[in-house]
Amino acid sequence: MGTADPGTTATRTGAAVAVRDVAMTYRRRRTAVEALAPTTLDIRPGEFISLIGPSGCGKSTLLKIIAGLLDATGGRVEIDGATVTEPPPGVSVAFQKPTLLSWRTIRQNILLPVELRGGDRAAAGRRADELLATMRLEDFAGSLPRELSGGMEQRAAIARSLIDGPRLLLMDEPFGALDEFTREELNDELLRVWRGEPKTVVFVTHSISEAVYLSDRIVVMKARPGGIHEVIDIDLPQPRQRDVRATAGFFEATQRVRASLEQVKSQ
Ligand SMILES: Nc1ncnc2c1ncn2[C@@H]1O[C@H](COP(=O)(O)OP(=O)(O)OP(=O)(O)O)[C@@H](O)[C@H]1O
Repeated sequence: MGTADPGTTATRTGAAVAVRDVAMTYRRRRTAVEALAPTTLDIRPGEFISLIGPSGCGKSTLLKIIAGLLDATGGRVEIDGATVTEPPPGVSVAFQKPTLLSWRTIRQNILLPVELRGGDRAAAGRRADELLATMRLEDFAGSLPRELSGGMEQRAAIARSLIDGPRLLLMDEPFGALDEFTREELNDELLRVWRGEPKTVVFVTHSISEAVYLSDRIVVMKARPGGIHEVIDIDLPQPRQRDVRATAGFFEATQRVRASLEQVKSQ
């Protein structure tokens, strides 16, 4: 039994994340930048969704608002039916720069969120070891960040974002600074984690092929003011395998996203 709460959009739509008329205007002294015009989007539970669009179209702004790290100037975000007013539990964020603490070992960095939260240390330790193995960092557990390559540091940062088993993972260009080969490797590792522990992922990228490879849907955004231009379904078979990149379907999907981005640019 139980009556659905008519006041929560998420209950009605079944969305994991409901973005409702979210708007953001940054104000500094006498200037105002409308980073996001009122924007509405439903993100489904367990969905992998990417945000792509020209520089300044509000991708990071939208991600930070969903994460509860930034207060929107209009509208609201609900995660599993609850309005976001501060960083919600069960939501992790990974940024382009790995932001590891230089004086802590890789394992200690991965365990940091648990230390801050004060959870069960023994269970967290076991989980850290599992994540080190998943990210192929077992041999570097005791190393310091400066002893790792950029790709390895990013793997460690992703392991840290997964230590709490988040239901929602928000990623802002996490592989943007990496070479293409490492990026593709990490794409596969991320997909493995996503399949092994189903969770909703919102992923910001500038790479069309990365977005197509990873996503169920791609949100193409536009600038001035920022907002959604179009949402594109990616109907490629799941689970995604590397060789999908060589298929006609993959090529068509990338062309479709490219054409949408061209429209945005010419507006
Ligand atoms: N703290 C801030 N103060 C003032 N303006 C800001 C601030 N953060 C972002 N902006 C502006 O808001 C707009 C959107 O920025 P945002 O970083 O969200 O875009 P983006 O799509 O993530 O860009 P990029 O692809 O270059 O990372 C831009 O015009 C930017 O200059």
